[in-house]
This record gives sequence, structure tokens and C-alpha cells, in this order.
Amino acid sequence: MDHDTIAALATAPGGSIAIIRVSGLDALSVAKKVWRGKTNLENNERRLVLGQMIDPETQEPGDQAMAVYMKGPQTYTGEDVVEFQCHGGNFTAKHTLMCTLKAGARAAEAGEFTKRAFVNGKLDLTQAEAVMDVISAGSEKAMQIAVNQLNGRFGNEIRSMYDGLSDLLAECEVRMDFVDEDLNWTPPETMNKTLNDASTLMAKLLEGRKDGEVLRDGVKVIIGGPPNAGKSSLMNHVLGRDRAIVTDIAGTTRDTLEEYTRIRGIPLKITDTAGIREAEDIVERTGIERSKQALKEAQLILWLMDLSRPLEDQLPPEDFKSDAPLIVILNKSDIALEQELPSYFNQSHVSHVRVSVKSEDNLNRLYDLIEEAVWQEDHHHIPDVAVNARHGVLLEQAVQQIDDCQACIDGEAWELVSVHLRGALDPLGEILGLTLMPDILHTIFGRYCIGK
Ligand SMILES: Nc1nc2c(c(=O)[nH]1)N(C=O)[C@@H](CNc1ccc(C(=O)N[C@@H](CCC(=O)O)C(=O)O)cc1)CN2
Ligand SMILES: Nc1nc2c(ncn2[C@@H]2O[C@H](COP(=O)(O)OP(=O)(O)OP(=O)(O)O)[C@@H](O)[C@H]2O)c(=O)[nH]1
Ligand SMILES: [Mg+2]
Repeated sequence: MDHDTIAALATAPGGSIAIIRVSGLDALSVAKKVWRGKTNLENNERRLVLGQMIDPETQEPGDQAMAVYMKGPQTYTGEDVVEFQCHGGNFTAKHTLMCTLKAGARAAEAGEFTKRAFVNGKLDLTQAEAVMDVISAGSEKAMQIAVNQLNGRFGNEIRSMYDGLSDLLAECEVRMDFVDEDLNWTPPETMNKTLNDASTLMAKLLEGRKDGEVLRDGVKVIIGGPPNAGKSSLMNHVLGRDRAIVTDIAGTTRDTLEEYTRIRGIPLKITDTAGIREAEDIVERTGIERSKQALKEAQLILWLMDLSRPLEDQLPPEDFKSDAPLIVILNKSDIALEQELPSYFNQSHVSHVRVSVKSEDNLNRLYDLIEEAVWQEDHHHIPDVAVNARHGVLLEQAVQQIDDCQACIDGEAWELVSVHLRGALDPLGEILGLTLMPDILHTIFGRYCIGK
């Protein structure tokens, strides 16, 4: 276990105030070397007091800063913590951090504060993972799910299954030792109920897998189509600002342009592409290559066409193949030509919608279609708890073991029952981080930002 004292800038550069966080046994003594205030920190526990940073080597004064001392173990990390709030200038923030390092703190690694919180039992592993989800949440729903998980909603459900199954296991072990005795055993129906409840709950949690994936990672949406169809106009509309250049010249967009946004609570990574056509110009040709590449990586394709021109010439290219769902957007309904839909639209997997990005007509119907394409159903209800990929794999293992276990209970094959119970407990324990798994911890906390 690490017993040194760590320090890091906890806020993103560029703000008006920066927080430098120090955690560990020497947090207070580091603070005394780098900060001087009107009153001392230890008499003002958990109170923010004004003072001055001091370079511990030169005694030169640094930035004006507020400081707060929080005595462990009632802190985020469970250790003594001191936080400094200085001005957020790039230099001041670094200078303040440097003072703490000169005073004996070590620069924290990515996720190290949260890792310490986990190691010190302040958070279980699902809660520690949730911290990162909260930070990277790209929509309100994503944030709510992450905060629910941070508050222990998911971890507690796993924990109570874990405890219930542990009790069963304990009884099984005793039964194996006293096979012939008629002690006051739990009746098989009660055992089966515990197992059924666990398996039902796990199945329910596994249903939230797709939600978790969508909300955590976002959906990669590519806007493709012929030049001048209104792709960049649509991009700007969903972003709510003029991000992409829009002109009436075909071939305006030359390079793919990626942005993050939300539609109906779904976080999207949306890419505007160069209109696909036979181009002479080397810059445009390169852009079109990038469009094609982006389309291959899409999870959802919005193919735009211009209703004021013949549709037949604007269909996705014949050789264009993708497993991603495709929504054809017939744009410029405000100036549409009278024309029949090409037979392409008779195919059942092609959904289409007539809109006008310019007059904002029928865009809600487009958003309905996007929602349906992402969730594969109307009016999808997003759960309050949504497991991540790591949880999903482990829950599947646990469900399988519970099923196998149920098959053995009726035959009173206690040895097998206990094998399967252990088989279910291991992955549940792994979800919570009950068994120390350095590799997994390294992967999980390594993804965090410094200072978290
Ligand atoms: N300034 C600051 N803001 C922050 C954090 C922080 O560490 N510092 N957080 C983190 O990054 C988040 C808040 N999370 C926290 C979680 C627990 C405790 C804490 O002191 N827990 C004590 C109980 C305190 C009480 O109940 O009043 C404990 O668990 O024993 C503090 C912050 C977001 N905002
Ligand atoms: N009337 C009408 N004009 C539109 C509509 N949507 C976009 N436009 C116009 O169509 C022209 C082309 O729009 P862009 O958004 O630049 O088209 P694009 O598909 O990004 O074009 P490239 O980048 O060249 O591939 C612009 O003059 C837009 O103002 C619409 O719904 N109705
Ligand atoms: Mg464009």
C-alpha cells in the first residue's frame, strides 16, 4: 500500500480558480510548509481560510490562496486531505502544485486519489468506476446513471446478492459436514427463491447493458450524402451553433468534422463529411476518401439528399456497405421538386424522412427515427442503473452459475451446489472489487485523469 503523500491539480487548466489537492499522512505538514494564513489550518478543520502560498525552498510568497484541511478518515480518500484554491492562471496553478512537491508531496498518478478512496474502503469498485462516468457524462441521463452508481445504487444491489449467496454457501458447507443430520436446514424452496431472485435481478441488470454502452460511449453518427444536400446545415442545427461552413457551393466541406452533442438525451459523436462525388481537386478527393472511411466506422448513418434535385442521382453508392442503420433524410422539403421516390426506398430496411433543415420542418420526426435506430424500439425507457462492459461479462458468468446451481439443489448435491455458488460469488466479488486484482485496478484507474 502507498503511504506517501500525493498532490495534483484537480481542476482543468483555464478556469478562474484552480484546486490543488494533497492527500496522505503528511498532508498537513506539507500545508504548513507551503501556506500561511490568518489562522492555522488544524484549528479550522473543514473550513476554508484565506492565506498565502509560500515557496518552501526560498520562502518567497506565491499566489494568494484559500486552504481547507480535512482530517482523515472522514475525507474523499480516507486520508488527511488539504486543498488549496488559488487563482486559475496556468502559471499560478502550477506554481502552487510545485510548492507542495517541493515540500515533500509526490505528483499523483492518474486516478490515484480515487484509487486510494477505493483501497481505503470509501468506495467500492463500481463507485470508483462511476467517478469517471460522472466526469465524462455527455447527457443528463448519462450523468444521472453515473451519479446513481456513485451513490452505490448498483454496488448495493450486487452487495446484497453477494451476501445472500454467501449465506447459502455457508449453509451448504455445513450440510456437507453433517449430511445425515436433520438440523434446522433452510428448505429448498427458500434456497431456490434466493437463487431465483438473484438470477432475475441479474437478468434485469444485464438489460441495461446497451443503455450503458450508448450513454457512456455515445453513438458515432456520420452525416453523409452528395455535395450541397445540407449536411453541414444539419450538423450546425443539431449543435445549435454555426460550427461548419455552409455555402451554396457544392464541395464546401473538405474535411470530416467531429463534434459531441445530444439528441433526446443520447450522447452523439457526430461527424459532418465532405459530399461524395467524382472530384478533380486533390484536396476534395482526399476529403471524400475520409468521408468514405468515416462511413465505414459509423454506428448510425444519416444520408442526406436534396429534394430540389433528382433523387435518383443522390442515392448511397452501390458499393457502399455498412452494418450500421441508415436513415435517409430528404432535405429541402421547402423547395422540393415534384418527383416520385426511386425504387430504392421500397426496401424495408431503409427508413426515410422529409425535412427542411432551413425552415426546421419535421426535424422532430427525424429525432424520433434516430431514437428508434439507437434503441431499436419506440419510447425506450432508460433505466436508472446501467452496467458497463466489465460488469456485463461478470454478470453473465454469475447468471450461468446460478442456473447450474439451481439444477443441483433439488438433487441435494451440496458439493456441486457450493461449487456453483462460489462460481457466482467470484464474479460478483470482482464487480465490487472485493478481491484485489492489480491488473484490473491498473486498467480502471489508469484511464482516469490526473488529479481524480
Ligand atoms: N473541493 C472538492 N470538491 C469535490 C471533491 C473533492 O474531493 N474536493 N470531490 C471528489 O473528488 C467530489 C465530492 N466527493 C466527496 C466525497 C466524500 C467526501 C468526504 O469528505 N467524505 C467523508 C464524509 C464527509 C461528510 O459527510 O461531510 C467520508 O466519506 O467520511 C468529500 C468529497 C466533488 N467535489
Ligand atoms: N431551401 C433550403 N436550402 C437549404 C436547406 N438546407 C440547406 N440548404 C442550403 O443548401 C446549401 C448547401 O448547404 P450545406 O449545408 O453547405 O450542404 P453540404 O451538404 O454540407 O454541402 P457540401 O459540404 O458541399 O457537401 C446552402 O446554401 C444551405 O443554406 C433546406 O432545408 N432548404
Ligand atoms: Mg458541408
